[in-house]
Amino acid sequence: MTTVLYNHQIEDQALKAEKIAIIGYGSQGHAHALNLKESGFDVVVGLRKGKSWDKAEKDGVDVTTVPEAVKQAKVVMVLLPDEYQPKIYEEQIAPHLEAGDALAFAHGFNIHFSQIQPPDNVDVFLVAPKGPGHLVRRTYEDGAGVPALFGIYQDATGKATETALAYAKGVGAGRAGILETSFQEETETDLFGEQAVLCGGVTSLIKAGFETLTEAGYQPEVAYFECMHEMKLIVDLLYEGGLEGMRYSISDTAQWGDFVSGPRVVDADTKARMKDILSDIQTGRFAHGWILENQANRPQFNAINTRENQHEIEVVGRKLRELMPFVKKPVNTK
Ligand SMILES: NC(=O)C1=CN([C@@H]2O[C@H](COP(=O)(O)OP(=O)(O)OC[C@H]3O[C@@H](n4cnc5c(N)ncnc54)[C@H](OP(=O)(O)O)[C@@H]3O)[C@@H](O)[C@H]2O)C=CC1
Ligand SMILES: CC[C@](O)(C(C)=O)C(=O)O
Repeated sequence: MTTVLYNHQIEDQALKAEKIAIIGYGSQGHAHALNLKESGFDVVVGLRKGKSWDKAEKDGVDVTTVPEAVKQAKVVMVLLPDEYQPKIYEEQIAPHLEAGDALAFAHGFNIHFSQIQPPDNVDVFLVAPKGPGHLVRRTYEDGAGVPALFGIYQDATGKATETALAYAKGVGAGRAGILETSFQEETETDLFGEQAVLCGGVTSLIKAGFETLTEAGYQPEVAYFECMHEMKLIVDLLYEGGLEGMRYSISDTAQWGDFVSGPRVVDADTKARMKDILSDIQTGRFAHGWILENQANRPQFNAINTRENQHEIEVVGRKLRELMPFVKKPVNTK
């Protein structure tokens, strides 16, 4: 059985005596910086001037430029978008790393696919929360946490594991469970999960359900409530009690439909396509496409994003959510 670690098993005094630089203050960056600070760690945020800089200042954290933050810190956590990390690393981080420092990531993409090649004399580890950054922050504030994986790529000081675990505890993961992984396992499973299940899988399932109903002449509002709004309520039950817990709350009619119709939606062919997706990730084919897409200034990403935001489910959803003031405002509009 894999060992799952919790707060009481983790020593964090050594890391509390050092400075931690959080590079980036977006979804993960703001959560790591604020949670670590409130857990008693010494944090500085490294940024360029702009939206995130203003937000970090408003939140009361120390902010400076990326090179200055790296110079001040012993541990440098890179929470920039994956696609910009190699260039910023080369120009603003690498020149200021010293022997015995630690370079850290929340996702293994750039190390695993060799886009960043750190020097031998620094520790390299990852602490990857298994949840969106805004919920890493929200759960921490609620006294809970999001589980995290940690992995060591390079242990130059002999203390990389101790540092990574103390860091994971500081962001609140030790309340939920910390598991050891490798950069390869984290990168491949994370990419697979977000493509096939959590993001790509779920959004495609929701849209296909919505389109099936509206194309059959049902009202878009009814289709929205059925296929999008109720998804959160069902997923909450899955989060709390697994499949059995969710099935306890639904009707027996729904449960019978789940048993006989679910496997008609996700069948052996779907699983075969999931295996193709995993294979593209393992061989580097997906990474290659994403790196090239960014080098071309994202023509496909931008076109698809515009089209997705105009989908009828989005138009009707915006209207209906306005009528439900208790629904939390999306984090991008706060
Ligand atoms: N989103 C998530 O929940 C998860 C993300 N991760 C990983 O965490 C890392 C960060 O992702 P995420 O939090 O989504 O990133 P975001 O896009 O939310 O935030 C990126 C941050 O980087 C800053 N930034 C961008 N370019 C520069 C630059 N040239 N110089 C200085 N700062 C810059 C942005 O500031 P500005 O306002 O100036 O643009 C922003 O603060 C990635 O490795 C990702 O894979 C891992 C698990 C989950
Ligand atoms: C599911 C998407 C994710 O992997 C995450 C929030 O964990 C990401 O990279 O944003």
